Amino acid sequence: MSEMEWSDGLDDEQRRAVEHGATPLVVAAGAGTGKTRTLTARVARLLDAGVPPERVLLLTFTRRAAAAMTTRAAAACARPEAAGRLWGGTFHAVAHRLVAEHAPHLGLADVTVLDPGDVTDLLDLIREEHGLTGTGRRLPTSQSIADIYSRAVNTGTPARRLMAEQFPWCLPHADAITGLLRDYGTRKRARGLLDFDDLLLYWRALLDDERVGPRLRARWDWVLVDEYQDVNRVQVDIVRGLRPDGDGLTVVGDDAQAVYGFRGASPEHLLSLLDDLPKASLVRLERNFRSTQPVLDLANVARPGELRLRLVADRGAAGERPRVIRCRDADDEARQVADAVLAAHQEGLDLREQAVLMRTGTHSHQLEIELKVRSIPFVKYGGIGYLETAHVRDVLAAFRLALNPADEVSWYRLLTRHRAIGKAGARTLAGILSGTDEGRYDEALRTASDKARPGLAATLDQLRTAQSADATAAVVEACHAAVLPLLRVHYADWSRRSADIERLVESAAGGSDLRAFIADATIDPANVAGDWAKQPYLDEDYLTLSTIHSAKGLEWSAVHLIRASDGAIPSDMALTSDAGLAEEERLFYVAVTRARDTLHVYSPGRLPTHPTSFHARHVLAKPSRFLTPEVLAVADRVDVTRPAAPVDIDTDIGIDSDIDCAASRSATPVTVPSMDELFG
Ligand SMILES: Nc1ncnc2c1ncn2[C@@H]1O[C@H](COP(=O)(O)OP(=O)(O)OP(=O)(O)O)[C@@H](O)[C@H]1O
Repeated sequence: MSEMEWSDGLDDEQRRAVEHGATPLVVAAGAGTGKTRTLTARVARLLDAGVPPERVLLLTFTRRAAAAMTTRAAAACARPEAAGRLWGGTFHAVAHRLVAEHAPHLGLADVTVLDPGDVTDLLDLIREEHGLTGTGRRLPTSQSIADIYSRAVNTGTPARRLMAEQFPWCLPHADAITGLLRDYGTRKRARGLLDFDDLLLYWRALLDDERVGPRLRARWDWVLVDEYQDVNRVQVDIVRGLRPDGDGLTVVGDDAQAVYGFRGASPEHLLSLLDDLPKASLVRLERNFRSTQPVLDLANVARPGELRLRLVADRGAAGERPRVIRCRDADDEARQVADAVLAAHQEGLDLREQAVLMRTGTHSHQLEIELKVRSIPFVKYGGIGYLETAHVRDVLAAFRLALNPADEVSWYRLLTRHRAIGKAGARTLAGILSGTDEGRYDEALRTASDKARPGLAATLDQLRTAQSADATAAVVEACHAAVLPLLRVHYADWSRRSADIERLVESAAGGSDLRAFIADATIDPANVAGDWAKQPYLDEDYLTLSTIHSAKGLEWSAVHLIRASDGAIPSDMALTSDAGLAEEERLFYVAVTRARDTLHVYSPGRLPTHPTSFHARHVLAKPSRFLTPEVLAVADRVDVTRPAAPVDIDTDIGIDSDIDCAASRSATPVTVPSMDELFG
C-alpha cells in the first residue's frame, strides 16, 4: 500500500540509493541533498519489504535524529509499531545497551557511565596523588588532561607524542600526566566505571570475542550509518565488525563536512570504505533541495575534499548572490549584522529564519551586546554545552548517590557545589563519604569547616532519605531537595536552572527505572537540557547564534557568518598542521551550506585580543584565506571599512577552539585490549 508514501518525491539518485539491494552501499551526499530523507526512505522500504524491524540497526550522531528517522520510516510504511522495534540510536547509546546486556561476559557487576564532565571530576579527584596540584606553578587543567586521554585512545596515539604535537605546554608534566592517566584507567576498572570511549571499546571487544562476536553479527541483517565522515577508528572497527563483508551495510556521508578531527574522526574513513569493500556501490547525491544556485556557486568553489560533488539547486538558477562584507572591526561587524537582521525582519522574515554562525562561541560577544541594546531576542547554541548542563549533571550525581553511596565521583561533584568547600576539602570529604564506615556521615560533618557544616548537614539528610526510599518518585524528590539549595549557592542564574531541573525531576519521577534514566541522560546530555529545559525567558521569535559545529545538519533562510578573518576561520589554533587547516576549510563549507536564500560573510579588519574585555588590545586581521579569488568572484563585495584601517599584516589573536572531550578502557572475560601502552 505504502510504496508511494516512502518513495514520494525522491529524485532519481535518491531512489537508486533507497532501492539498492543487499550489497554494500556508500551514499556520498553533498550538503542539503536529502541524506536524512534518503536514509529514512531506505529503512521504510526494508520494512515494507517485510524485513522484521529488529533486524535493522540505524546508527546516527544524535538521539533526536535516530528517533525522527525511525518514527518517520515506520509511519511511511504504515507500521507505526515498528518504530519501537527498530534498533536506532547513537553509537554510544547502542553500545550502552549492548554492554549492559553483556555485563556478565565483560565481568561488570553494573554499568555506570561517566560523562565527559565526570571524567574531569575523576581526574580532579586523583590528580593530587600525582603531584598535579598546588599554586606554585601553572598546571595543566583536568580538562586538558581529559582531552589528551581521549585523543590518545581515539587515535591510538601514545600520550607523550600527542602532548609533543598538540599540547606542548603540558610536556614539562608528561611523567605526572601519564602516571595519572594510568591510574585513571585502574580506578575506573576497580569501580566498574565506563566513560564514553569505553562504551565503544567494549562494543568493539564484544565483536572481537569469539563467542559473543558471531551472535552480535547475526542479530542484524541491515546496518545503516549516518554521517559516516564523522566516525573515528573505533567506530569504523565496530561497523566493519558488524558487517565484515559489507552485505547489508549502507553508509551515508560527505567528506567535505567532516569536522570532528579532534575526536579522532577522519574523512578518509568514508573514502577508504570504497577501497576496502570491492563489492560496494557508490551513489552520489548532488541535487540540493535547500539553497539557491548563487549560494551553491559559492559552496561549490569553497568545497574541499576528494569526492568532488558539485551541487545543483533544485530551485533553479534564480537567487541573490552571497555578500562578502569587509568591516572595520568587531563592533562594526556587530552593527552590520544587527542592521541586516532587522532589515530582513522588517521585510517579513522571522528571526527564527535567520542565524549567525561563528567558529567559536566567544566570537559573538560584541554582537550579543549590540543585540541586547537593540532588543533583538536571541538564543545561543554550542561551545558551552557542558557548562549549560552543569546543573543537570548535579541532579544526576544526586540520583547516582541515592543508588550507590560509594560513588566517589558524584560525591566530589556535589561537595564542590557547597559553600566553603574547595577542591581539596571535597577530595577529603569524598574519600570519607564514599567509604563503608558506619559513622562516615558524622565523620564528614566533624571534618567539614564550621562554615561548610550546615549546608553539608542538609545535603546529607536529604541523601540519606533518598537512599532509604523505595519508590522512584520518593528517591527523586529527596534528591531534588538536596540539590536545590546547592544551585542557589553555586549558580548566578540559579532560578532559570531550577526551572530546568523541575522538568528533569518530573520526568525521572514518572519513570520506574531510575538507573536507565540516569544512563540515558548521561549518554545524551545536550538533549537532556534541550528536551526538558523550559525557556520562559525567550520571546516567541528569536535569532539563532550558533557555533558552526552546533549548526551542522541545520538550515536557515538567512545565514550570517561572522569573523571570516584569518585567525578566527581558520582558527589560529589549527594553523600549525595541514590536517587542522583542512578541517577548518570543511567548517567553512558547512557554514556556507546552511543558508537557503541569503548568505552574508563578514570579515572584520581588526579583532579584539580578548573576547570579553572592553579595553582589549586590537590586532589587525587579514580576510580569511578561504575567501579566495574564486569565492569572491561569485559574491558581491561590500566594503564598509574606513580608509584608515590598514589590513595587510599578520594576525596575532588568541582564540580558543571549542573542543569536546571524553576518555577510556577496562577488562575481564571478554578481553578489552589495554590502552596502557599509550600512557607509558
Ligand atoms: N527529494 C526531495 N524533494 C524535495 N525536497 C527534498 C528532497 N530531499 C530532501 N529535501 C529537502 O532538502 C532539505 C535538506 O535535506 P536534509 O536535511 O536531509 O539534507 P542533508 O543532506 O542532511 O544536508 P546537510 O548535509 O547539509 O545537513 C530538507 O529541507 C529536505 O526536506
